[in-house]
Amino acid sequence: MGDNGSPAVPSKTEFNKYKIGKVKSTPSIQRDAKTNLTYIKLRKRSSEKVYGCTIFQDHYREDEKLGQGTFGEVYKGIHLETQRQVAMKKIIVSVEKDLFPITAQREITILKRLNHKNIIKLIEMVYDHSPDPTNSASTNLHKAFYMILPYMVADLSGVLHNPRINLEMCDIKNMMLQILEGLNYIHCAKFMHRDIKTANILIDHNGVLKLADFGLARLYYGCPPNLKYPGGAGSGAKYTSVVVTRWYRAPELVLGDKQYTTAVDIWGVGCVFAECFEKKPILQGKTDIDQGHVIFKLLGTPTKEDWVMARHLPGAELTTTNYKSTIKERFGKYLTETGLDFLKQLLALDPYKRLTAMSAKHHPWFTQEPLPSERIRLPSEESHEADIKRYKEEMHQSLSQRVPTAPRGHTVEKSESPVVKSRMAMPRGPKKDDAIPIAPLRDISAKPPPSKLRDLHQNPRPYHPNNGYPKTVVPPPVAPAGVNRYVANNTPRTNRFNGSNAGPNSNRNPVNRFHPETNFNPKYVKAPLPLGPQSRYQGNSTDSRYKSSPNDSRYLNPRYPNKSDASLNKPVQKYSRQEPNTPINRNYNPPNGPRNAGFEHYQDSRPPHPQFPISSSQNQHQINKPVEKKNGSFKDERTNPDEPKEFDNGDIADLY
Ligand SMILES: Nc1ncnc2c1ncn2[C@@H]1O[C@H](COP(=O)(O)OP(=O)(O)OP(=O)(O)O)[C@@H](O)[C@H]1O
Repeated sequence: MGDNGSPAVPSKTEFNKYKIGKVKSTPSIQRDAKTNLTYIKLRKRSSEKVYGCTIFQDHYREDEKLGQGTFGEVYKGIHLETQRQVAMKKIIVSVEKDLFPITAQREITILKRLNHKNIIKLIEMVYDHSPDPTNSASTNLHKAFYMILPYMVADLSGVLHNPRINLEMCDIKNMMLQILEGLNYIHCAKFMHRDIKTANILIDHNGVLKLADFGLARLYYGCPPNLKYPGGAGSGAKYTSVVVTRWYRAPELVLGDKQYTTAVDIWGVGCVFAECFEKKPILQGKTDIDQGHVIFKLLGTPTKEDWVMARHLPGAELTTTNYKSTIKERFGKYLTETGLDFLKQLLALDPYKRLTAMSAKHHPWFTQEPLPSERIRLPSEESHEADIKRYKEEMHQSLSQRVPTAPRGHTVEKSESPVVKSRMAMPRGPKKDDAIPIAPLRDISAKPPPSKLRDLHQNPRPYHPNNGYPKTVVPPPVAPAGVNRYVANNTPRTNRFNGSNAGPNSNRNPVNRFHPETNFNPKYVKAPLPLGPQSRYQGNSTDSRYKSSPNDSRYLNPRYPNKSDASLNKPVQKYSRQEPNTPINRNYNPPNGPRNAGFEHYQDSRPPHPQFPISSSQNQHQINKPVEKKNGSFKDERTNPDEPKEFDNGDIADLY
């Protein structure tokens, strides 16, 4: 307590003692009584030095709101020294206990390790300890961290909902390739994203797509994806199945599989791909069970041959339904046979038959006319998730202004309402791949439910799709004096729109000078993360370390234990990019014969999960393979553990 009885003002360096981005073992999870959010206790640093965490108000100014995050909002902002535009993801820290949200912890740790053109970069972490704006009389400090990210002009959900943007097929191909590039990088770095959806795919002013929101991402065990199996196969590790926003949740998750793989992300990519045509999420289940029904209504109830493992999952009852696939009727009007094949393989019910990010990039759909565009050109208008409500209002307005069609006989009945009642419209003449995809009028109010994991750990939050006013037009009213938390000269915060103290970029100039691609200096570009010898995808690398031997026993999948078929070790067949018109090879995935060979003899309710087999010919200490200890944690089994690891992921592995 202070001298006058008021609470003591924390020192300016209060946060300096905390260590962000490192949790060595599963921390005890606590729940804040006031907000009901889950937190972990921040550990104190051994030294008192500031470590990559500067003070917010010294360096940044907060601007308009871009989106609503689970543990805080996302704002547009300005870096004061350079006047560069940034996005700031706010993380509110529990004031009483100094607790930090786990999802934020995880996102920061993982983003710090990734470096790829199609992955959002974490510029830095800053903290804000200005007086609490909700209680101007108190000396309480408002405690929040900000993740500073490069500012992106749009996210894919905003783009798809924007009635003024119509994506061409060549742009959709370009976007799909970029998404797959980013995802392939994440998967090869041994992470699963676990929240792929349109709102988490950001687009910069150059048309470069970036995967964002790594709050649910995690390290996986086992081999990275290769042309035979999706990543994570064979480790026997179990993860929580309540991940991914429900409408983008893969069928194995819906059926309660805990030993899933990176294929859950590919399912999300399939949903995003199809959403580009219908311009709304394609699988809108109302509950978790209903999600299963919605999936099977589109793709058909899987038979035993379609998906062997489904019968052994907790939600197997769903497979007793009898739905017929409707995917051709629904998406055949937008896509050619090849395009439809691509969609079907992204949305394969059996995760082991689903394309991997790498194999998907080589699907012949990408070599068919129209070829992927060189660069996506979006209108200069910014389109974020937060703008969806504005688009909805615009759409509603334009519908209510539409003159109703005259009834037969060309007379207008007296009782006819000027408001069009039904929004049903026939899709315009469906053309194949060379046409601009036209969706029927869509229900733009559709908004996916939040991820179930977040439902469990966080307060269900209302959806705030915009910041309450059209962003580009009307300046907000000036706030009462004395509420300015951020600007040193005490200008009211909301005066930022009057132009007098706005930076050169605040006039919505789309040029984002903070963007690394536009501000390219090779001196400061980090080398990409090495994939390591365990990343044995069969890409174009000539380095023999990155090629798998056909006899590599690590690719024998213990989930399919009897697979001794020699044909599995034949060379992998690839799509030829030179012959786009060759007929589709339906056996492409799996390329080497029946994937589920030998499963007929399978008796147990679940296949056993032996330790990942390591052939004697392999250099054992190159295998960065965690082995489960008796107490359930994982230890490093390399013969020389002091050797530097490619990815030191042990600290973030076991949160959930
Ligand atoms: N770097 C950025 N540039 C521009 N807009 C951004 C940026 N990062 C996030 N946004 C906007 O904020 C929204 C929410 O961001 P994000 O998904 O990272 O937060 P979240 O807390 O994980 O949200 P959710 O719980 O919905 O997944 C995005 O959909 C996007 O519209």
